[in-house]
Amino acid sequence: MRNFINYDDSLNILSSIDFKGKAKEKLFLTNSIGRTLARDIIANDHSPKYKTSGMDGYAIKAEDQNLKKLTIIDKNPAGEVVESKVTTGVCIKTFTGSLMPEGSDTLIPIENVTVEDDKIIINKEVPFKFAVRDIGENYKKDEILIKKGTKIGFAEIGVLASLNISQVEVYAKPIVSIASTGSEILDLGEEQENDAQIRSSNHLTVEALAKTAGAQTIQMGVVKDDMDSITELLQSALEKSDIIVTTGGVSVGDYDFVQDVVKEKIGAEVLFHGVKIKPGMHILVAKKDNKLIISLPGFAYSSTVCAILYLLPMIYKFENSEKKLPIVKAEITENFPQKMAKTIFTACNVFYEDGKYKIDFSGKKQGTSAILTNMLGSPALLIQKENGTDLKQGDMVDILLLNELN
Ligand SMILES: Nc1nc2c(c(=O)[nH]1)N[C@H]1C(S)=C(S)[C@@H](COP(=O)(O)OP(=O)(O)OC[C@H]3O[C@@H](n4cnc5c(N)ncnc54)[C@H](O)[C@@H]3O)O[C@H]1N2
Ligand code: MOO
Repeated sequence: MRNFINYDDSLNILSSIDFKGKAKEKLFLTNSIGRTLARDIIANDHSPKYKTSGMDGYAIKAEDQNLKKLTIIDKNPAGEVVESKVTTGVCIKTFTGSLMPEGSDTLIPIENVTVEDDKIIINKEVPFKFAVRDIGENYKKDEILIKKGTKIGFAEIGVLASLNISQVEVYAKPIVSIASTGSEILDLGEEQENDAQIRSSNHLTVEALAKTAGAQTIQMGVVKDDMDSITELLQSALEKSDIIVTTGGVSVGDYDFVQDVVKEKIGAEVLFHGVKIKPGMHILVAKKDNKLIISLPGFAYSSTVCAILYLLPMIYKFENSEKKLPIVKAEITENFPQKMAKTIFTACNVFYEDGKYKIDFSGKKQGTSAILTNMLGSPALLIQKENGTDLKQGDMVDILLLNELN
């Protein structure tokens, strides 16, 4: 008899997995968007390195403003280093982004002066250090600017560019191979020969999810339910991938060969087979040579929910990313019973109203775990805990936002 573990225990087992020697790669900065940084980014200098003007005006000594009139001795455009120095009674015309000339401590903006020949008349004084950007205003040398594990977004790209880092070290994406097993299932475009055949959706749904999470995928298609084909499939997938996902063939039927192949033919170490969840109770997770095999049940809704719950966090983990499944609180707008003592994931509609998420079940079909169309629209999964009780209208519940997966 299979030993069904509870959901939290299954997550704990997976959280202890260590994809040893996680691969890293170097990418050109512009190709690194969305990837996870594999090392801390440390400032190699102060920014700005020198005092810099923050406005267009005249570099002066603040104390000279009481002289009311100063002589312009030079012009200091941005991008050039001016030789002249500011001494008592003189000023240098200086622009936004120019270095402050030696001897100056303050920038008086052009709006505050009148120019007469080679002189400025000070109409309105400014305080000491006005419009001068201090050394290290942006950051100081040796400051950790971006932590390892950060997802690279627009701000990270800008900061990396300002440091002249053209190649960034990121964690490699895992290679995820996907196949659906079943003698009744047909791949896209394959000709139907009898009424008992159905179109496979699982291999493509799981691939889409893996890609959404940033994995590289190898689509292995549809495989017949026989020991040899499944053994060959898994052996070949193990050679070229970090994570292998199969769907179908893990329950108790005569043709449920995936479990036999995983356990007996390829000698993988089973981490768990059977979790007290609905859907997906027959999920099998095994390890072989530091590679993970995730065998999901065949039903379309089951395999999709399980791919979200188990595959996505493993992809995040492989990439050393801080990403998490988007689980938030929502108000349930109708009574909803706890149908069984399992962790249950039910498709619902989510909307945002009165400053909070709310859910209902309008238009959602009831039936087996085959109903994938329940995940269309603006969907979420209501999460009911194994030891939970019937939910009442107005209760705050946990939901997983399906359109926020990344
Ligand atoms: N006597 C029992 N029967 C079943 C049990 C059980 O405990 N005792 N568990 C049920 C549950 S729950 C599930 S889930 C399924 C899981 O079965 P398998 O993982 O072995 O999956 P299959 O039997 O291969 O397929 C189930 C169902 O899904 C359809 N299917 C299969 N592959 C695909 C695909 N790629 N795309 C779309 N649909 C697919 C298949 O035609 C079947 O209808 O077992 C229950 N039975
Ligand atoms: O546990 Mo099965 O996956 O309900 O449908």
